[in-house]
Amino acid sequence: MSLGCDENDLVHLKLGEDTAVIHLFGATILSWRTGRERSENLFLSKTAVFDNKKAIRGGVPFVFPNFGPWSLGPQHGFARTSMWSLSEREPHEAVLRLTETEATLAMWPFKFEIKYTVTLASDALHMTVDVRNTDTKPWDFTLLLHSYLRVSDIASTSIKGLEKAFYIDKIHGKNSSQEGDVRIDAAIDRVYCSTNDVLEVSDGSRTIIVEKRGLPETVVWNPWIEGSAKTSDLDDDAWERMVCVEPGKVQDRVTLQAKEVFIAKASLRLAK
Ligand SMILES: O=P(O)(O)OC[C@H]1O[C@@H](O)[C@H](O)[C@@H](O)[C@@H]1O
Repeated sequence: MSLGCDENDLVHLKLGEDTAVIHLFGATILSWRTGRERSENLFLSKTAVFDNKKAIRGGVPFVFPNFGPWSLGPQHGFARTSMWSLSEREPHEAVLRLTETEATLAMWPFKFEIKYTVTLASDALHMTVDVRNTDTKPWDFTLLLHSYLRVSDIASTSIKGLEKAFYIDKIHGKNSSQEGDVRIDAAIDRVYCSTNDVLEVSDGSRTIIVEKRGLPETVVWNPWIEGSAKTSDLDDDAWERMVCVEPGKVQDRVTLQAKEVFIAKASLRLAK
């Protein structure tokens, strides 16, 4: 993979013909390819910036300790713009670790440890999150796996499993309940609440099943034509080729007492 980033910052996973690539910056999963054709299932912007300062546009960035605008630090928190370390690895699995640094303590004065396990299985990618309060005082957070899924054409894309789910519409400010499958023909930025733990994202030729545990919300985002054009690190045609379906715990903040642990899991799986 030639992205213009330092190969030392990348972790390559392999299982049979399937591969995944993780960037230690932001614990961002850049690529997940499956099958003999080595088809890519994640969307990564061609204009993504790899300067280890700006969040990587695409793949699966790790959002913590805050989803959305944050009074204490950058939008979507610091985890996606922090350099994680590789604490364990096998050919098909990596455990990434993030703990407090001087920079994180300056904006969020708490000690923590996150272990993030990314595992390749046959036609599947599993992500397990273990967040630990290593401080002596409680703190709270929101968390999200900001998954950019590649689709062949947004016009033929649908998301199943959100029917009847209540959603917060961040663009129009009017909340509602989903009728039928989600189809996208304009900018969308919604937080679906208490969603099913199994969703299906189909582009007409391929279906990705999104499974989750302990992550009750699902954010659906596509910036559409204008949003893609005005976002400098997003390709102008990104809106046609991606949809973000993001499992998260974002509606109510999780409070962890000293020594407490929060565990959650999400998987992406190709439907047979
Ligand atoms: O441009 P960013 O900070 O990566 O955020 C992208 C989008 O991420 C989504 O999760 C949010 O719901 C959107 O509001 C936001 O625009």
